[in-house]
Amino acid sequence: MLRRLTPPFGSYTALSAQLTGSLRHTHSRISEFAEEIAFLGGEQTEKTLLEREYASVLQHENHVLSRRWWFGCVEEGVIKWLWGAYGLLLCSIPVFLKIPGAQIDLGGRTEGFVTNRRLLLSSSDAFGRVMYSYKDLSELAGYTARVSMLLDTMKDIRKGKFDKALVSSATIGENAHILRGHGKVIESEDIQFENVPIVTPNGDVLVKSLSFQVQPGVCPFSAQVVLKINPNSQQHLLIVGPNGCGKSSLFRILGGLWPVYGGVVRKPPASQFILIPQRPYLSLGTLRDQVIYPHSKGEMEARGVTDRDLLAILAIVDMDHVVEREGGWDAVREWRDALSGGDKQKIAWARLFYHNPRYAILDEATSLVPTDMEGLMMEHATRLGITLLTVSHRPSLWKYHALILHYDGQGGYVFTKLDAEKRLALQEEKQSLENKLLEVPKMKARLMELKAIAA
Ligand SMILES: Nc1ncnc2c1ncn2[C@@H]1O[C@H](COP(=O)(O)OP(=O)(O)OP(=O)(O)O)[C@@H](O)[C@H]1O
Repeated sequence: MLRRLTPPFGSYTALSAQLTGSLRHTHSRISEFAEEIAFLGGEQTEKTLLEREYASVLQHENHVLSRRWWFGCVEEGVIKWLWGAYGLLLCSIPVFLKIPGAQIDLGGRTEGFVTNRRLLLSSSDAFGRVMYSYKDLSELAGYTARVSMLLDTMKDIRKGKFDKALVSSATIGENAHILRGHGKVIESEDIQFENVPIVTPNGDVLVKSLSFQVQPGVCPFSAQVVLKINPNSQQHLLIVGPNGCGKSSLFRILGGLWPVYGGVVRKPPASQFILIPQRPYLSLGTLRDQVIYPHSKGEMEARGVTDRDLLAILAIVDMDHVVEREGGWDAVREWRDALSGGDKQKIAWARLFYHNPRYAILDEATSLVPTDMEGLMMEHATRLGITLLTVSHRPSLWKYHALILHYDGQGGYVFTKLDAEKRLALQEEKQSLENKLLEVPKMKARLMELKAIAA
């Protein structure tokens, strides 16, 4: 009977594992791409996705628990109460029926035995429960302490309090002074940094005081025309410097991800920026969702954009064929596996053209696309009037920029106009001198050989 009444707990467990696995997967994607999501303003979209996954887990677990409860009742009834009642019936036989030859005090002794046994069992059960609940309570206290710490941190962030645990360079006098400071963030059309230190979350000061300014572009002409007429009319900024000097950190401050420890930052709201990182973020969802992220289909339609318009945008980056290849706009895949590195970058550029923001932050955003495609994308962005802030090691990108912010990697920097042709000529000369210098040891060795032969 019990076997017949037992719900399929095996398949429940399998489904439970599948649903929690999917929830964890969504969660880990968010942790992995937290920065990109924050930059794109995708919090709401990700929250909806996460809540959907969480709701399915919750619904399933509630269903399993309710089945478990009913099953528990039946199980308890069959195993405990049925046999208990049977035992009672057996015990009652000598009380209600006279057994021939039985001694009179046997009933009294049996009664005492049964009562004491029950009392002992009940008290040991009760003590056991107290012990278990202590263990459960201390486990719960561990979880609540973590949640409370998270809530406290969120409160501190809202208040603008960024206290750091003591770390390496934070102990140095001047750095400690910077870390105690608070900068100002003012909303503005331009991007302007006035004596702003760049500080990592570890408290390391990458640049003590950074100042530069970029104005938004207004460009109704084609990129070449603008560049010919006045290279500075479109103030694209190129940011260069050695690895780890703080190029991307500048964007984190711009996106409001890192606090401002000093000076004044003037910048438009985060909605005016789009970030294209080297590894663009592709969300869970349809192919359409990848291009319009973080918008939903409804928001896209409310903007008056159709799938045909999206196809035209994909054609700019030479990706229109992907719609047919993947089975239409509503195809759902794990897009980070379905698309190649270069394709992902092109989709991120298509996203930029769809949103058409005032500024775009390109962090090695063309590293995996061919140079001719890179040129097409830069020119189209310029035509749309998007001002670009580019981090790139590719000299082929220099010609699209009017300004340069050059970090020296020692905490210093130079912010100046960029003369791409002159810079390219200097670069070539430097390269040829370096090549010649590489030859020197070989030439010296050969000279020694020749001298030895002549002697
Ligand atoms: N979330 C973080 N927490 C602590 N330190 C960080 C964090 N992100 C970056 N850093 C540190 O900040 C420094 C600058 O990082 P950033 O990403 O700005 O370098 P970058 O100049 O863009 O380098 P690359 O050219 O290699 O991309 C690095 O030393 C890095 O370790």
